[in-house]
Amino acid sequence: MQCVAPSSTVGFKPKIRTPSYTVPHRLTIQCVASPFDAAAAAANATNPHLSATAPSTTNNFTSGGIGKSRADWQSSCAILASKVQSQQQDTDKSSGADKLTVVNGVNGHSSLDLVPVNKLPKPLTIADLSPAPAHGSTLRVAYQGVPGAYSEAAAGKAYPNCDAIPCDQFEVAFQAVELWIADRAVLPVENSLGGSIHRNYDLLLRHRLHIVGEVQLPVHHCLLALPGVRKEYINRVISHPQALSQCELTLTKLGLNVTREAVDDTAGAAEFVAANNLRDTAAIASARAAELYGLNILADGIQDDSSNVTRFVMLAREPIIPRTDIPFKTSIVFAHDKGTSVLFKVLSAFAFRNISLTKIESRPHRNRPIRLVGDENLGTAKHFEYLFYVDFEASMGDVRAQNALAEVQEFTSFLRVLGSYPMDMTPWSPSR
Ligand SMILES: O=C(O)C(=O)C[C@]1(C(=O)O)C=C[C@@H](O)C=C1
Repeated sequence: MQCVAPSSTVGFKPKIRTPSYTVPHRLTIQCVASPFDAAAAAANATNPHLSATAPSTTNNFTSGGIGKSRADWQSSCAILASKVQSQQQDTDKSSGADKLTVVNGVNGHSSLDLVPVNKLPKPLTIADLSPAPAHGSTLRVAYQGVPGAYSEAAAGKAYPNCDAIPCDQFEVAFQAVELWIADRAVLPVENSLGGSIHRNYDLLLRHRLHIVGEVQLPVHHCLLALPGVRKEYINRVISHPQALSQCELTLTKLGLNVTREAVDDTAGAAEFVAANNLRDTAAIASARAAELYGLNILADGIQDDSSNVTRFVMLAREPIIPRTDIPFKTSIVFAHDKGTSVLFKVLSAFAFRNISLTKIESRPHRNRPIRLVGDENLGTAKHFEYLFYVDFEASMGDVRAQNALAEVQEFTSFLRVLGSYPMDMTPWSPSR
């Protein structure tokens, strides 16, 4: 968390409270950043940060347990390390192609092309295909933040019995899935008050994960402080920037025209207040965060709108098979390098087929080239003025959607289907 200890804490003897909960360490870039570095993977296997214990939980899903034990992690890292080794062997093989090797008495450059028998790849067996025993069958879902974050709640809503894995950045959550440490990542993409979370749209484009689900989560914010601290003592409120903006008016109404500071996630703000015994600082976070970090709720339901909802998408390495028997949504991103007039044509492709759009978002992309690789695998760098993100209410299994996209492809120079997934049809219930 990028939160600097405030000057007001100088002089306080930091009394570390014992949280009601064993907070697991978050996955960091260092834990997952180096997939091709066997040494790093081996080092991770002994990293004490990876030996988080499974916390007790009040939710119906296992929160925060990064695989639950050191054994899980060691097996994850061993898998990574073995992948690295086999990749290394492949590289050795190809880079050594023009080295003279004498194998079984025969020159390596002979037409027989022999390699040492002990280096030949072993055929896969059934045992190679079975899942690593320590992982079990529980779905592992990576989210940004610490336990008590709304992203963790979204993971629990989407996959009620999952193991939620806290990560210190979104980038890490993406990488955790890409490296098979997690099965899904949770990404907040828009909020009913704050609108789109643009940075996360950029991440969707940069990575190759597929949207496989969505969750609309009513977000109910609380103002949290240490026990015994009254509203009048507060001279600073900290939280995730989205949460701060969602509570802007209410904070003013509460007379809290005090410094506001942005941190990485709401629950991380609560944890920071508790861990540093900050008696002059309040955090905006969930009631669950209050419980986990031993804070009091000074004010409940402080979001400016009772219908405050954040939409999260679930990401996976593989797309799901689109169905047509239940309501599906499809998300696409497209661009055209010759101006924005394409937008009208694209929208008409959906309108003529009676396909409703649930979202349209433009993102400036001026002077930022995207490398387009065509079928012939020749890359061309093109500069787009805008990227357009569109969600529409149809499955890719639906002929209307397929025809609409075939038409869209004709108008655009870049088109990617981010995912086709079941719509969250949970009946609406206000968060206050
Ligand atoms: O900080 C958290 O608790 C999050 O899960 C992040 C996040 C967001 O990025 O919008 C999620 C839901 C709320 O809108 C506020 C913050």
